[in-house]
Amino acid sequence: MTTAAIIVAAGRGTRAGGGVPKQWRPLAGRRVADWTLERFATPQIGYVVLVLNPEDRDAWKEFAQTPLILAPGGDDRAGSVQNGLAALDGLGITKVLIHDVARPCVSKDTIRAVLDALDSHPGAAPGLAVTDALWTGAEGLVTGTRDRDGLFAAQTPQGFRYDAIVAAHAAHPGAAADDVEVARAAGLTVAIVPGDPDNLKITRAEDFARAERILRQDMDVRLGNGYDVHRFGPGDHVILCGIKVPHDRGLQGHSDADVGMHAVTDALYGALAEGDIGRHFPPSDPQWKGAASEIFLRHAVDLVRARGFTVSNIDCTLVCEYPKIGPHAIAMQKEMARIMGLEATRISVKATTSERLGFTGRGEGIAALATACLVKP
Ligand SMILES: Nc1ccn([C@@H]2O[C@H](COP(=O)(O)OP(=O)(O)OP(=O)(O)O)[C@@H](O)[C@H]2O)c(=O)n1
Ligand SMILES: C[C@](O)(CO)[C@H](O)COP(=O)(O)O
Repeated sequence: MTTAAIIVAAGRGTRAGGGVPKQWRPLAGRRVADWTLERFATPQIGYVVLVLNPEDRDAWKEFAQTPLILAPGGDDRAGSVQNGLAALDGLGITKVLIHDVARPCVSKDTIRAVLDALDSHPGAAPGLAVTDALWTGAEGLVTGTRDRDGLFAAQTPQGFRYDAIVAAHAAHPGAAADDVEVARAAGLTVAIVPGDPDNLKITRAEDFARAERILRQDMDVRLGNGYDVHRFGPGDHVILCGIKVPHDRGLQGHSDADVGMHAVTDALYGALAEGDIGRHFPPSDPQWKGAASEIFLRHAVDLVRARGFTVSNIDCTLVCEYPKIGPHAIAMQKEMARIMGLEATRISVKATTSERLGFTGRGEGIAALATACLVKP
């Protein structure tokens, strides 16, 4: 049985405003679309189709590098779904889930419930029973009441047997509120599985704050700190945060003595309770003699990802009188961001003197402190 998910992400998010379509706007440290895609990254789902608006050129380029199948958006939601279904043609799909990118808080339990219900029904979708009284209204006045019994608020993912929903869409060329409407018009029965109040659709500007609260309540946030010192010795440059800085002395160490990168690497290991660089790259091992510290940082970042975390941000402070760090700080920030595969805005590199006090003040060496923040949704 091969299961696929289609994430429709070609809308413009006009009701949410904000200048950028809502799926590309930041939410709790990532973009809305990243949260949504992460929810469908499960072994139960063999293929994920991301339906993109042809105008979103950066997204096309970015996601071309991933295992996602990309499909172009249609003029309306139903058109986008049809293009997503077509992209799965010939792959032997039996069950398909169709989900709004604008519902980033969907739980894996909801996804599982829809998939399980498809074992006994051709369609299934989460619905929330309406609990509030219902009115009709006009011009700010209540004009009547409606019976709420048997009414549900429709959510996604809406799941279907693949061949049945392809045929249903082909027979329903016009607009539709959702895929359940399309399926029912074709005579398919659709089971209601319990909806989740947290599975909101970000529709208006104020929905971002609620979605952020929901996502943050389940987040695992870890902090780590790192501290390192290297003494000066003979040389004509130092390597700091991956950048070669001319100086009348060099830093001594078993590796390239990049004290800033070592502090950052130790902060990452610390956040994972994984010891420090020495545990992973023992100084007694000759293969690390003169090694580029990039190797250590990459190892720590890979470990972070393997544990399911992402690096939210890094703050690194170098302590020395000389060399002056300011002219190189941006290059250091960019280099660390490149190595870590992060946006440069998530990395801070700054410096301070120790007012000529202590070993850094006497110019005997450089110290570095770093803090890392990791998050797991
Ligand atoms: N032509 C379209 C229109 C909508 N969608 C997607 O369908 C879902 C419907 O949610 P909605 O809140 O209506 O999204 P938008 O159409 O982006 O919002 P708006 O109506 O405010 O512009 C969203 O995931 C949206 O990206 C789509 O893929 N293709
Ligand atoms: C499919 C849907 O999410 C079900 O609630 C919804 O109908 C799509 O969004 P819209 O706001 O109705 O366009």
